[in-house]
Parts: sequence; C-alpha cells; structure tokens
Amino acid sequence: MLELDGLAKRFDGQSGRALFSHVSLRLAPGECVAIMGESGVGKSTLLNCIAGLEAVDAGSIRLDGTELVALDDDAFARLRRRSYGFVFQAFHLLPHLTLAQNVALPLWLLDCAAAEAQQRATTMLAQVGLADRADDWPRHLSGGEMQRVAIARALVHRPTLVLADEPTGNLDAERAADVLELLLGSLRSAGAIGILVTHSRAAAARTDRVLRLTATGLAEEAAAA
Ligand SMILES: Nc1ncnc2c1ncn2[C@@H]1O[C@H](COP(=O)(O)OP(=O)(O)OP(=O)(O)O)[C@@H](O)[C@H]1O
Repeated sequence: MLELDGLAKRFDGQSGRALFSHVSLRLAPGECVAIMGESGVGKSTLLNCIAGLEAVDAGSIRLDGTELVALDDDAFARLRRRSYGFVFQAFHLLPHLTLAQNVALPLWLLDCAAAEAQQRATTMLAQVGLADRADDWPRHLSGGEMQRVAIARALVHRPTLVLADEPTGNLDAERAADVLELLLGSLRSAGAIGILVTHSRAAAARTDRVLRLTATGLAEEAAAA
C-alpha cells in the first residue's frame, strides 16, 4: 500500500508559493493510476518526491507502513533499489550493455548472483516478447522495443511500486498502445502499484483511475477518454 498525505513541494526562487500542496493518495497493490495535468504543474517533480529524489516540504509518504520522508538519503537509495521500478520517456537503456545485461542491472545492484540474474533477465525479456534478442544491443532496437526492455528492467526485481514518466511519449500511436498494454498487464500480474504520468488521454483511460494534479492537490477524474 502506498499512502501519500498532504505532500507539498516548493523550489527555491518560487517566492514562497508552493508548486503543489495537499497531495494525498492511497494505492493498493496491483492498482495503476494515471496522473495528468498542465505542463509545469509538477507531475515529474511529484514522481521524484515519491522516489526520494527530491525532498518534500511537508507531508508523509508511506510504503507498506514505512514512513519514507523520515529516511536519510542512503536508506532511501537502498529502498529505491529494492522496491521501486522506473520507466522513462527516453528509455534510458545503457548503450554498452546487452539487452539481458540492461534488464539484469537492478538485480546486480541488489547483489543477486550472476547466474540467477542472467536467468531472471532472460525470463523477463521473454515476457516482453524479446526472448531471442538477449545478446543484442540497444542501438539495434526500435523505440517500442527499447521501451519493452525498459519495462522488463523496471519489473525484474519484483518492485512494490513502478513510476512511469511519459512512458509512451516517444512512440507512435500503435506502438504506444502496445507498450502501454504490456506495461499495465505486467504491473497487474506482478501485483505492483503503478503511477503513470502522461499527457495522453488515451493512455490514462487504460489505467484504473485518472487523477489531475493542480497546485492544490490531486483530484479524481472520470476514467473514460
Ligand atoms: N530542480 C528544480 N529547481 C527549480 N525548479 C524546478 C526544478 N525542477 C523542476 N522545476 C520547475 O518546477 C516546475 C514543474 O516541473 P515538472 O517537470 O515537475 O512539471 P511537469 O508537470 O512534469 O511538466 P511537463 O508536463 O511539461 O513535463 C517547472 O516550472 C520546472 O521548471
């Protein structure tokens, strides 16, 4: 369970005005929501706050009962490695690693034995439809294929929470729909919580709930596109 209560964030130079405040949300395992909102309202910043990459100015973030706002940077980094997965608009695959090595990366960071990491990475690649590409290189892939690898990497260590920032933003409509279906299906079958920041109404409509971020918090929207 992810519980956000009264989160507020302000950057220096914003003359006392909060970027957002009163952000509260409860998400159960397997639940996936979309966060929409005007450009610049703070959606990516909110994801960064939930990930502990930006400090909040007020509020509470609890993951399975643990208060994360109280954690120091090292403790948050360890938790992030173990319990978080990330999917980015620009894929962020490492060009000098094979696809299997890219997917195995989170397992290496958790000190998983090399043989097990290799086997789990290969299994994940098969689940995203790239079984025969394990030893290939990111530069040989299409955008949609790169995002499939990124989804495998985000889920290989069985995270509690996956944060996806515009995961279909660099893809054409057909590839976006395929990648989104894969991401949401994978999240649901893994029982992970998913938070998807998107400008795409079509993408948002595929999630369980659509929320709109404004300066004064998150408001529920009708899920229909
Ligand atoms: N480290 C920072 N220091 C100061 N201001 C920042 C910092 N990071 C982001 N901002 C500002 O905070 C605001 C929110 O940025 P953010 O990227 O979170 O918005 P967004 O809703 O995700 O926008 P978009 O939909 O365009 O991606 C912007 O005005 C941005 O310039």
